[in-house]
Amino acid sequence: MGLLVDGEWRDQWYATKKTKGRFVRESAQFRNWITADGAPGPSGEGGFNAESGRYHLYVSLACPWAHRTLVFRNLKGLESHITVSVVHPHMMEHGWEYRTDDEDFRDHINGFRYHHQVYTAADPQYTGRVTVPVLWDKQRRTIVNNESSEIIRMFNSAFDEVTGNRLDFYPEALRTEIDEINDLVYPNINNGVYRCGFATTQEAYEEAFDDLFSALDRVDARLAKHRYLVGNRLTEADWRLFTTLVRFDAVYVGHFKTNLRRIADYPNLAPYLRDLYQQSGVAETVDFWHIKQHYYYSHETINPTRVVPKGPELNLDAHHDRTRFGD
Ligand SMILES: N[C@@H](CCC(=O)N[C@@H](CS)C(=O)NCC(=O)O)C(=O)O
Repeated sequence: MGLLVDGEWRDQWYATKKTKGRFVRESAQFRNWITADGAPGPSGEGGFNAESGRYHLYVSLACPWAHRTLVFRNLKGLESHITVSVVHPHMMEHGWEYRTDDEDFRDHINGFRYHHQVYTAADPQYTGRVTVPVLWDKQRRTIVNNESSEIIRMFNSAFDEVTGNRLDFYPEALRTEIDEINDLVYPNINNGVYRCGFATTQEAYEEAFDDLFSALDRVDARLAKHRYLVGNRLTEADWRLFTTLVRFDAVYVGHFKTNLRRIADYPNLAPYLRDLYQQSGVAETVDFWHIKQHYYYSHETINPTRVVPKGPELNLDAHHDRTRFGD
């Protein structure tokens, strides 16, 4: 685990001294947008037209942020238009790695050994964290964007002419409500589990823990009234919550000490998670081997023995009763 400073790799763990033991996530730095006609998006520069075969996703199957982009790639029928390379789940002293001799973990575009080389290829003087997901432009040989919340918005609509898939998970009329839910879910749940796990003081951990479980209680109560977070329509808000929920009982409860309750214990969140998991194209994006290997093996400060637990048993294919709200 480390970061780049002026294009040079430095191996170091997250610094939490200045923030009293609190984990603070750094903002992503590449913020260009792919648009249907190449016009600039809400940030960054233009010229990134939606074209089949032009873009590549670098992901980890363990990472909840990268996972969102894979879910949207499938839901929006982009599998044959956007290629993917997957890092090895063990994130060690060089950060995320590719394996040149293993097809499953190869960088199919640049043949790099380390993910940080993708960043220095885009900006030789890059300073900052080296994260997944990364959306890469094969034509301009640069990073378009490394912020998952923006990549899913691009996937949601920019390629509609290319694919003919017009499913809309961020419809105009529901945006205010979706944004409000994201504002609860992101800091307290998505990032909340990391705030628990990476806290280095008791106080920081307990603060994150209380925020996390009060947000989960609120979301569970909301899901007693309708099938999804925004009424009975699947939206971006559901998919953003999904990638944290699906990792929760397998990893966060133990590894990140988020153990007040499991998702399986919640009356509404448990069947809701199964409902999302069973949507077409979604189960294929979930890989518990990658998920467990990554967290338990890579975070040496949390799990120095690197022993990876065998359980738990998860029955995500089991029946859910969420269709009672209507299809
Ligand atoms: N803002 C980013 C965050 C991505 C992120 O933090 N990814 C983690 C993996 S789950 C990562 O690559 N961490 C490496 C590091 O922080 O050094 C996004 O949502 O796309």
